[in-house]
Amino acid sequence: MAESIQKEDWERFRALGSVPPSIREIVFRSWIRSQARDGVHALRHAPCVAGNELNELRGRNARLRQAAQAAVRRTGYMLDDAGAMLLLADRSGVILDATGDSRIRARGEENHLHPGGRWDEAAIGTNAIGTALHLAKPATISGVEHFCEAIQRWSCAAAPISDPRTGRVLGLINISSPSTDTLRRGAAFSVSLALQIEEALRSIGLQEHQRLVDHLLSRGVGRGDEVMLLNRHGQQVWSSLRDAGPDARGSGGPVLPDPAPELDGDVGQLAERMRAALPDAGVDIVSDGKDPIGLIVTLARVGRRRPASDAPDLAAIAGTGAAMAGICAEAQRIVEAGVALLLKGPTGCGKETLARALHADGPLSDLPLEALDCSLLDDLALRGGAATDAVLRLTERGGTLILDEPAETPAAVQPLLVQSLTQLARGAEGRVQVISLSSVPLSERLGEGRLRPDLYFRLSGAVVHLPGLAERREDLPALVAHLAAHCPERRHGGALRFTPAAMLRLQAHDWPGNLRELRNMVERLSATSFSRLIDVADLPPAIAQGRRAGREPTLRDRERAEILDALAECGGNMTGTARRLGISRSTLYLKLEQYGVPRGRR
Ligand SMILES: Nc1ncnc2c1ncn2[C@@H]1O[C@H](COP(=O)(O)OP(=O)(O)OP(=O)(O)O)[C@@H](O)[C@H]1O
Repeated sequence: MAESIQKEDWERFRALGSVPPSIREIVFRSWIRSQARDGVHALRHAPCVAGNELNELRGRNARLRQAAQAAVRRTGYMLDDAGAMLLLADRSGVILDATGDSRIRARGEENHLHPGGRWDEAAIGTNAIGTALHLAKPATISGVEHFCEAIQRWSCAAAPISDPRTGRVLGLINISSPSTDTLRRGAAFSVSLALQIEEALRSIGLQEHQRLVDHLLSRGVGRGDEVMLLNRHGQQVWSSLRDAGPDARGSGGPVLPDPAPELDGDVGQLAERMRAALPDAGVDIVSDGKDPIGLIVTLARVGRRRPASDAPDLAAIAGTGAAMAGICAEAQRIVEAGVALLLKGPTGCGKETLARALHADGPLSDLPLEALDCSLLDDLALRGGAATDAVLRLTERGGTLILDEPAETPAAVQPLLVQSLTQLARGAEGRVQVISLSSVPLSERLGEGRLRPDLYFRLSGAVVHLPGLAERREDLPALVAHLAAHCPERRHGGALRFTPAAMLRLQAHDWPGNLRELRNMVERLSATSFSRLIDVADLPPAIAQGRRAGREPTLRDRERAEILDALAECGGNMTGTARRLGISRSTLYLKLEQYGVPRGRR
């Protein structure tokens, strides 16, 4: 990589403006830019920033310096006595750090090729630092290619460093030597160092992301909080506002400022911008030790949270598995016939969600839907309280009444509830559909004398059983995909994906909290995962280890975990898994059945 031109070429260009035919395009263009700056060609050295300004610049570029530290230290040691030096510059071309051969560094001092020296093209004409920054591309400038005569003894190779989060150039790495021989290797070397530094920046970003999420979780984020967690660039890490982001603009939600890459991760400035844009919001800086890394924005009174637009509709619920499709169709027929429907199933299995979807999709969808929690019903509630209002509204217009856990209705108010239901059945202007939700068998309560027969018979015109998640393990992939696709963070890095091994673990778990437990887990992973690909190690420990929460693993748990590991390692191949475990294929099938693990491919 010798110089493309000779000293006479430079002199002729300076004196006559004639362009040497062999000059490289990037050098020629840079000369034209440099020529426009009076007197640059005659400078003895680059200008220098004052000591306090250098300190300030180093502070502002702390992340860049931190990311470059390891690479610079290693390389500096290698360059000792190698006739070259390594320089780290910020995006304005000011050298922040220097390392390498001490004799070469001493020679560099003469031209201010040392920390504090300003090497942008405007300051000192064509040179690798300034030209690479101007082009935002790696550049080599050798000998007389430098526009300023006093620095024509140097050969330099520079490669810009970009922020992996925003793509903006943060600074640059440069290798300088008085010899042209070092330049070829220096060019490759500087590019590879810049890549290493970008990798280190990526990992710093990852750690900051994790710390931000940990901070939010330790602060305790209730579902009802309207908070946004932003990283140092103003990019959203997490938001409780399902519609935050571009779609929220102009839809009644808060107007969110755009991410601010131009602030280069300056959290203080970002906070000021947020406060100006959202004067009603609380803006708190989140720090990791002393280093500010992001913001928590608490949106005060931004209006009611819109009902989640991703609440599953009947088709979405039916689409999560063959059994669910049948259940939905049956429940739909019952509702269309106007028969009182009792939805039975364990806690969190989706009874209320299905009841609401049946209303929204049914013949009464234009009429009100009222939901009563029967465990909270008392005399007062049914004689003038909220429950009476609900019954009155339904009496006036008709609609759907959801009764949650009717078995929990206090004995004293059961007659009043029967009365209200009778009044509704007889007196309502329109049709009233009653849907009850129960996680305990109502017939048992009837048998125990804890539920009045007239109430029982009014509610259970037709009974539909909703299975718990443990009974529908084969539906898990579809359910997980549905939940992941509706997490608010999906816009920032895509929906979560699960490795086959992680999915097997999910399918082997018992899910005592059913869909609620699954939803919470997916939302938590979505908020905390940076890579968006979930493997076994990312799952909650009780699920990852294949044991039930809250107790020590038993022999069965360990056997189950071993089978799952073998299945994952063999990619679901049954013959391979059986061989690996040292059992016959039929024994493996039996054990899978026993542990409720769906069969993979043979
Ligand atoms: N089909 C579905 N797809 C995705 N998520 C669902 C589905 N059904 C329910 N969920 C989610 O699971 C959680 C529990 O649902 P829901 O309240 O309907 O269950 P439930 O059986 O009525 O619970 P409980 O008996 O404890 O009141 C909710 O967060 C809901 O969003």
